Amino acid sequence: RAFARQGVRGPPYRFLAGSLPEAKQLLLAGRIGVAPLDAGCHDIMPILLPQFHKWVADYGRTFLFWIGPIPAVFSTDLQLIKQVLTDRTGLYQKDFMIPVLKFLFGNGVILINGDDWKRHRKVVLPAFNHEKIKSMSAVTAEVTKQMMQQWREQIDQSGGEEAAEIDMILAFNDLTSKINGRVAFGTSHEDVEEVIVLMREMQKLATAATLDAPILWYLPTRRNLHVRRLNKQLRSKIMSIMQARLAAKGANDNSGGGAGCGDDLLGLLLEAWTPQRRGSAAAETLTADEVIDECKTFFAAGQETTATLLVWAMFLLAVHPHWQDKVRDELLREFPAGDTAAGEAPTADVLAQLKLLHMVLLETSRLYPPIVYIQRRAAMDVVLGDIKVPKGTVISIPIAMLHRDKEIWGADADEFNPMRFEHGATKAAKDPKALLSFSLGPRVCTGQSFGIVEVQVVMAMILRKFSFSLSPKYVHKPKYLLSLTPKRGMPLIVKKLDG
Ligand code: HEM
Repeated sequence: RAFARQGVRGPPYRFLAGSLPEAKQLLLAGRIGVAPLDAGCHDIMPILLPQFHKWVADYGRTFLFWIGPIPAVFSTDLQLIKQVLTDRTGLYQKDFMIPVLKFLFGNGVILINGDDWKRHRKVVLPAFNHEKIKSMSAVTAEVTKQMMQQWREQIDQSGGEEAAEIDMILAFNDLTSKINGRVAFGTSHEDVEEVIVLMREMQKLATAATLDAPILWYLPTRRNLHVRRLNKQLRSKIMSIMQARLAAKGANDNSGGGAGCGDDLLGLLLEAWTPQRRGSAAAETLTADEVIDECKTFFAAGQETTATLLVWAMFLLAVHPHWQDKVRDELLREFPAGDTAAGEAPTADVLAQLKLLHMVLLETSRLYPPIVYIQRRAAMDVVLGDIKVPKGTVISIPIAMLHRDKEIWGADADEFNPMRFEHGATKAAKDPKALLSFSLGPRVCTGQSFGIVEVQVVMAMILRKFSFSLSPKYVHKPKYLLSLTPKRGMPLIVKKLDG
């Protein structure tokens, strides 16, 4: 009633269930029996978030709905959303409601708040500096080379067709699992491969849980028990990787302290954990559990998002072959195949010259943002714009809908037009902060630069050697679980360009 008095309307409240039954009904009605879209149509909101699409039409840009008994303010008003995301005083906090997500990320930087978040972020940020990203892109290139070799073999076995149908979802999830797994946990320990498999399994379970009724999140269902078992296994494997790294580097010897644990994320985290540092009460120490959680977070936050960005970028280039040609021409000009070995990695200087590729990536992240939707929770009574919002209210931020606001992005907001990014992300729309794919403000994605470089390296390498077109089997009906995903995979016809 307090919201109604302020003119904020919304779907009716049902005792304890809130708006969830109506949301579910609209979601099903918007998907089942509804024909897939034409692959060239990027106006996907009516089938991706049909409930919000309808409620915006019925109740306006900002409305109230109920996640069970919890009130949620949903808004496509960019000014309100910027107020929430750029707040530095802790008024709007992260609060992930699905318990499985807590197992997936632990108390990693993505979930926590307040002073703990500041402490973790300080330890983690140096893992993304320029030099570290360079070595991560070397790992990216090496793993991409192996994937390209597999593609060649698949094509060679396809009976002289010079082309094969490859599901980009499977290929890129496999690729980024290997890259992010190696970057997060190193390469030297025998358990790393197993940790990657366990993390992927955990991601699948978390994804499945997003479809459950909230009551099931808290019951000892088979899935929830399985998650607990997996988590135990994961923690013990990651712990043994940590111990081995410390032993190998002699981190506990008198001279070395924590230094020399390795130059990667795990090395940095271990430096913040090693017992000598913990004794010193330095502000940037982490507990062993927190180190494990940060490794998990790095993998879980970075793997699927990066794979998803790659999948949709390749989809868009397959659907818009004119752009695929333009990007390839730029690549061959700036990164000539010449006498370089197949699959050689582009340097940072080359990447800086690949302007069209970068524009395509920004446009992909606008139209098909891997994270479609984020939320915050009011830590106290707040005034959002001119709306009084009580403590505990969820603020729903539909990134993908905000990215299609015609008032901000122009009349062609639903169309693929990388040229809008010709003068950079801040000049592409009426508001310089309109692109929210990596969020903004203090809790902006820490892996943004790495994610972008990773995708650029992979695309530069594969587009130079292969062409891509859409398989007739593709069904254009994107859905949103933990990330934005096609209904039945992303089969593309991959053709060798160099015979
Ligand atoms: C390339 C595709 C990526 C996209 C589209 C993406 C998107 C996002 C978004 C939207 C958020 C904000 C989430 C929220 O506020 O609830 C976020 C946060 C985060 N991302 Fe990414 N991300 C990507 C890649 C990565 C990578 C590669 C990593 C790490 C290796 C990473 C690590 C994180 C972390 C740790 C946070 C939490 C930051 C904080 O709360 O302080 N992300 N990301």
